[in-house]
Amino acid sequence: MEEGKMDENEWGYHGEGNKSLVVAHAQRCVVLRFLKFPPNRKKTSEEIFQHLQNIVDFGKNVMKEFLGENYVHYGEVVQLPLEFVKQLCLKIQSERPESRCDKDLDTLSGYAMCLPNLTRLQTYRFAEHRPILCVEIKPKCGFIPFSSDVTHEMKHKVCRYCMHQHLKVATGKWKQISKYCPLDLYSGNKQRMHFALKSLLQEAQNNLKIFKNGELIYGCKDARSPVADWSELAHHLKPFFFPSNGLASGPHCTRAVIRELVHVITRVLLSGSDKGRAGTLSPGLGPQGPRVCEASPFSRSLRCQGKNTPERSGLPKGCLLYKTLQVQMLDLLDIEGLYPLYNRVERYLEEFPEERKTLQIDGPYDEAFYQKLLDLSTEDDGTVAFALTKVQQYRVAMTAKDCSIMIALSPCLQDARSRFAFSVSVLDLDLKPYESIPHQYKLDGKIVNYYSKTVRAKDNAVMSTRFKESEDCTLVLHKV
Ligand SMILES: O=P(O)(O)O[C@@H]1[C@@H](OP(=O)(O)O)[C@H](OP(=O)(O)O)[C@H](O)[C@H](OP(=O)(O)O)[C@H]1OP(=O)(O)O
Ligand SMILES: Nc1ncnc2c1ncn2[C@@H]1O[C@H](COP(=O)(O)OP(=O)(O)OP(=O)(O)O)[C@@H](O)[C@H]1O
Repeated sequence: MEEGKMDENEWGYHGEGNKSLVVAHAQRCVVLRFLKFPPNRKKTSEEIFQHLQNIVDFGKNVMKEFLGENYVHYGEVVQLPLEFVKQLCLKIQSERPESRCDKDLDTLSGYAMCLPNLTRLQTYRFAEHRPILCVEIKPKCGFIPFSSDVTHEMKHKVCRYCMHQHLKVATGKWKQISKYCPLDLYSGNKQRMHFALKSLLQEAQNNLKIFKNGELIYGCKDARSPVADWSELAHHLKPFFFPSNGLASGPHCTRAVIRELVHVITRVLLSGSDKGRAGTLSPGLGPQGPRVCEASPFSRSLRCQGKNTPERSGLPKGCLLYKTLQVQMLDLLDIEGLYPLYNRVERYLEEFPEERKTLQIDGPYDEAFYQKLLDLSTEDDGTVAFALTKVQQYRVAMTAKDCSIMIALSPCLQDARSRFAFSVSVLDLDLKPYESIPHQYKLDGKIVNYYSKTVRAKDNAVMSTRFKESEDCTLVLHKV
C-alpha cells in the first residue's frame, strides 16, 4: 500500500457486517476492511491497532492451522492517511444500507486491514480478462449440541439456526422463515446439499450473496430490500453455465441455470485439499449428536413419507465445510455447560485482575494460544485452567459458527474435465470477544424458549388437525 498515493476515488463501497466495513479497489484485487463502532464509543488509535493486529494474528496462528493455508487469507494491518479515510467515509456513506448505519466507520485511527479481494480472487489459472462469479455463504452452526449439560430437550432435536429463524421473524429482522437448515448443507449428502442451497437462493437473508466481477448481483443489501428475482439472476449467470446457448430464456432456462449453479457449488464445497491441522481435532470431534434437524423441511418430508433419515455426514475430510464443522465442535459443552466455567474465570479475574494478561483473554493469539485449544478433555478438575481452556475453545467455535465461505468460479476453457477454475476461501475470522459470553447465554435461552412455547405449540396443533383429517403432508422435493 503506497500510503502517500491513496486516492479515495480508486476505492468503492463493497459491503459491511455488524462490526466492519469493506471497500474494494477498482482495479487491483484488494480490499480495505475498517472497524465500525457505535457513535460515542470511540477507541484510541493504539487500541484499534491492537484489535486489528489480534485479528491478523488469530487468522495466522489459529485459523490457518485449523482450516489450512489455502483457505485462510489473514491479510495485514495498514496505516492510511487520515484525510484519505475521511474522504472515503464521506464518499461511501450514501451507499451504506440504512440498517447498518447504527455504527460509524472508524475514521480517527487511520488503521485498517488490507486483504485480497476474495470476490475477484485471481490465481495463475484465472486469466485476467475472464469473468468471475463469486458465491458467499454464511453457513452458521452445522451440528446439534451433544453436550449432556443441555437442559432444553428441544436443543437435541432442532438446530439453533432453525429455532432462531422464528425469533428473527417475530422481531422483524426478516420477513419469512427460511427453508435452509445448516445440517442439510453440512450433511455431505448431495440431495440435502442441493435442497439447502436452493433454499438459500429462495431466502438469502444474510446467508447468501452472489457477486459478478466483484459486484453484488444477488442477496440482501439491506434487511428491508431483498433482491430475489431468479430470472434476473439467471440472466446474469447464463453466460457462465450455458455460454453458447445465447437465445434461450424463460422459466425453463431459469430453472436450468439455477440447477447448474446449485450443482457446481455442491461439487466445489465437496472438493478440497487436505492441508491444515483440523485432523488433530478428529479423535474427540467425530460426528456426534443427531444427523438431522427435526425442523428442516427436507427431513420432515422424509419422515412424512416414512423414509429413513439419510446417512450421516459424508463430507470429505479435506473440504472446508468439514474443517469448519470440526472447529465449530470445539464448543463441546454448549453454552449451558460453558457458562458456569465462564463465571469461574470471572470470579478469578475479580480477585486477580492483573492476571487477565497472563490468561491471554485479549491476546496475544500466538502459537501457545493455539496449542492450548487442542486439549479436548471434558473432565472438570475444578481449576481455572480447565475453565479457561473451555472458554477459549468456545470463543473459537463461535467464530467458526459465524464465518463465511467465498467460492470464486471462473470459466476454464482449456481444461476439458472441469468447466470452472475455482478457489474457496473463508472470511470473517475475528475471534468472538470474551465479554459476549453472557449475551450468548441469554440469547440461547430466549431462542429456545420462544421456539418451544410458540412454534412447537402451533406446530402440534396443526399436525394433530392434519393427522385427524388424514391429509398428505408430503413436501414435493423438486429435483434441482
Ligand atoms: O448470534 P447469531 O447467531 O445471531 O450471530 C450474529 C449474526 O447474526 P445472524 O444470526 O447470523 O444474522 C450477526 O450478523 P448480522 O449483523 O445479523 O448480519 C453478526 O455476525 C454477529 O457477530 P458479531 O457480534 O458482529 O461479531 C453474530 O453474533 P455471534 O453470535 O456470532 O457473536
Ligand atoms: N477479503 C474480502 N474480499 C471480498 N469481500 C470481502 C472480504 N472481506 C469481507 N468482504 C465482504 O464484506 C462483507 C462484510 O465483511 P465481514 O463479514 O468481515 O463483516 P463483519 O462486520 O465482521 O461481519 P459480521 O456481521 O459477521 O460481524 C462480507 O459479507 C463480504 O461480502
